[in-house]
Amino acid sequence: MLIIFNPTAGRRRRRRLEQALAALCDRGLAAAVAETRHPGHATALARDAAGRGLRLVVAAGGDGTIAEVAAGLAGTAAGLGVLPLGTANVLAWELGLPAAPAAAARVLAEGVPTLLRPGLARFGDGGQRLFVQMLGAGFDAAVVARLDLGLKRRLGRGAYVLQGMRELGRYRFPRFTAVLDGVAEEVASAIVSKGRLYAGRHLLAPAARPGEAGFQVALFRRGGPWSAGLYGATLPLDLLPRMPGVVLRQAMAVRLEPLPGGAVVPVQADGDPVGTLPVEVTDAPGPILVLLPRR
Ligand SMILES: Nc1ncnc2c1ncn2[C@@H]1O[C@H](COP(=O)(O)OP(=O)(O)OP(=O)(O)O)[C@@H](O)[C@H]1O
Repeated sequence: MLIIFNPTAGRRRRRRLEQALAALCDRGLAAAVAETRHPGHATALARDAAGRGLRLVVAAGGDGTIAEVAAGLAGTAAGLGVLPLGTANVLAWELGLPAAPAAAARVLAEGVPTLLRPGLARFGDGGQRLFVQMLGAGFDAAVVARLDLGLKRRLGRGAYVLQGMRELGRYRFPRFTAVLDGVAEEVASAIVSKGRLYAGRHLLAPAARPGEAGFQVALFRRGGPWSAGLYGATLPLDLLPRMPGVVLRQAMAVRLEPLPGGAVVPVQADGDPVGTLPVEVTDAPGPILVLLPRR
């Protein structure tokens, strides 16, 4: 097994990696570790490992690292393991993956391979990005785009809250068009979800399933700092899906595009800034197998 470790992800990550390695060693399992040196490196490392015939490639980091490793494993026979070392770790919450190093190592040793169907975003400039949990356009992407890495290291998830409050006074909430399976609607923000959870373990898309085809999409009809502030406040209470102006729809194919002459709208995927509209979102061509705890 190869563990691909993002040294920038999460707090206290290196010590937790060492604890997981020790737990694997106790079980008689040897693991090589490769550290990422730049964004996108995890994809190249994972693809190379799968090409060498490794059966299990482990993403040790947050959702962005998992997505990058998954992109490298897509279309190969190698399975995906996760050591959750990120800041928000939404996919780990979604899939019930333990954060404690020894428990996470146990899943790598005896977990059950389970289908994961990532989403694929295709941008207007030809760029692509695979995502495992969600893709957001609008306010949340603006928060992510301007989040300082040092702040994230110091405050963890609190950095998103702080940056969110800063953006309330700054972001202009340009409207854009969301086309869901051919049906268009004008919105202020949209989150295309593969999983139920968002920003940690908060409920956003109750009908989304990471192992199934398609998405549940949260459309935010209302923009502006008051609505966005209210939505942010109701998220930890799991009330966001029921708030006025929030509409949930199922879709297999999503296109998000700026209004003619409209302002630039940022896009985030799995908590990383990934580009701007327009973007087309579908399921990635093939599923991958991820190791989950035995029930
Ligand atoms: N050596 C590196 N230097 C700078 N950036 C890196 C490096 N290695 C990976 N990255 C980038 O860091 C991004 C963020 O990492 P990751 O998502 O794993 O952590 P996180 O943001 O703290 O966790 P979460 O997404 O769960 O909140 C990755 O998407 C990846 O592109």
